[in-house]
Parts: sequence; C-alpha cells; structure tokens
Amino acid sequence: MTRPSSDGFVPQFTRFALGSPSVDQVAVEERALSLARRSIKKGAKVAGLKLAVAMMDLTTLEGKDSAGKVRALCNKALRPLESDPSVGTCAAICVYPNWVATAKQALEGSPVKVASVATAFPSGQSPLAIKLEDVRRAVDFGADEIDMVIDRGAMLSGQYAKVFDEIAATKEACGTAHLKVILETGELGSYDVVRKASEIGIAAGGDFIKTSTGKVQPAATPAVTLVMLETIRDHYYATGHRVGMKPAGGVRTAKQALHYLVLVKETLGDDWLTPDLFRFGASALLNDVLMQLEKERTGNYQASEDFSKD
Ligand SMILES: O=C[C@H](O)COP(=O)(O)O
Repeated sequence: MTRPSSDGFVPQFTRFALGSPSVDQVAVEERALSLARRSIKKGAKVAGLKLAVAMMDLTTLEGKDSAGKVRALCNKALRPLESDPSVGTCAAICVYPNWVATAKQALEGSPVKVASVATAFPSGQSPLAIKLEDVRRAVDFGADEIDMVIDRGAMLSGQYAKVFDEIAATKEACGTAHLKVILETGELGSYDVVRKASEIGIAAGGDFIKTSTGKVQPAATPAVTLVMLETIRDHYYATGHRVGMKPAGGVRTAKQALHYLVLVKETLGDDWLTPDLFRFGASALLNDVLMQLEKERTGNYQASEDFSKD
C-alpha cells in the first residue's frame, strides 16, 4: 500500500487512527427496530421475495461438504423454484476453495457466480503469505468473488494499518475477482468498532463489506447492518463510489430478508436494491423465501419437505 511520503501526503490508514464518528447505540437499535415494523403490501412482498432470491449467496461452509452437496446447491441456485419460472437464479453460491472448481463446472454458462471464502476463513489465524496464497488458489480454481476475513485481533488492538494492509494485499491478490470483506461483527464488541472496520474495509478496496462468517454469534443483526449501511452511505456522499453490503449468518426467514431490504431502501435508496450491491449470505434462507412465494401464489403453505434440501 501507499506509505507516508516526504511531501506531506497523508495515507488513508492514518485517518482511521484519528477517529471515526461514534455510533449512538440506542438510536441505531431503535431505528433498525422501527424499520422492521413497516408493513409491506402483497405486490411489494412478492417482488421483495424474488429480489431476495436474486440477491442470495447460497452457502455451504461445512467440514462435511462433498461434490454431491455442492452440485445439488448449484442446481438449486440455477432453478430455485421449478414450479415458478418467474423466480430467477440466485446471485452466487459460496463455498470453500476446495469446491470452487466443482461449482464452476456445475454453473458453466449461467449467470450464477462462484464465491469462495479465503484468507484462512473463518478465523484468519494464518500468516499473510498463506492467506494470500489461499486467495490466489481460489481465483485460479475459478472463483468470481472472494470473501475474506479481517484480522479481528489487530482491529481490536488498534492496529488499523495492519488491517488495512491485509485487505489491500488481498484485493491485489484477487485480480479481477470481487472482494467481500468480512468484519465478523460478533467479535468486534461495539458499533464504534464496526463503523471503523467498515471504513477501513471500504478504503482498502473492498467491493462489499460483509457482517459475519456464520461461525460466530451474534452474526448478522439489523442494527449492525444499519451501521454498515450508513458507513457505505457516508462514503458514497463523500466520494460518489458505491460499495456493496452483505449481511450473513443467521438470516433464515423471509420476514428477516424483507426487513433487511427495507433497511437498504431507507438508508441507501433503490440504487442498492440490486445483486451488484446487496447480497444475503445464507445457508437456510432460500427454502423459507420459496415457501412464502408459493404461499403468495397459491394461497396455501406447502410443507417444507416439498422444497429440496440444499
Ligand atoms: O456467509 C454465509 C454464512 O456462512 C451463512 O450462515 P448461515 O448458515 O447462518 O446462514
């Protein structure tokens, strides 16, 4: 990254040591809650649910993942609801690097992207050289998108330049692949630290900022997502540059998904209501969204067993 120079240039990371706006915890939680109470009309609900499918990074990140499971997940991302072709594909599937080539092959010729976690996901507890090698391999296997984890220990001990440098190096290792920066907000301790980590993730080159790995509780919450959306908004006002957002972990119901879409619309406007700028990272959300879509279409709930398991 760019280091301080003798001509007085102040690098981005110096700004983070100087402070970010502090977050009013009560206000942010109240606002997130009040937006959850918005009622949504039937037409908007169906459109919102279809959008949620289109924005989904359908995820499997388990030690027991297999080629069969990854192929089944890809088929599901390609044709989420056989009975209703108006429901389009998911945005991406998200897997460990070992399964990128399998997924790439299964999705060949389709618009569904392959996202790979990397950088010693989920802990990030490896030397930087190994993390970068993890990224380069995933890209070589065909990953379109890389979901990296930040160094939470460095973040919590105020080593902001280290956090920045690792993200910037990861961005470089991504080449043309898009970079999502996972903050693991459940380990950051306060909204102020979430705000600062979001600013660093954006300034260091993240195309998206993402709440969580799904391996730590609490994972995505509406309030933490709101703090991150507001950081994206402030960055956009300051620079005109649009950064994406991905709540991930624990988003399981259609109702939650619609709530997140209201948060996005109210904070960033309609421009962000696109898979290019908003994703859900979720392993179990899709079936509930499909169940609600079928309920809206037929008037009846179908048993969850009627929907294929991921
Ligand atoms: O990035 C996505 C998360 O790992 C998914 O978490 P989840 O299994 O709680 O939906």
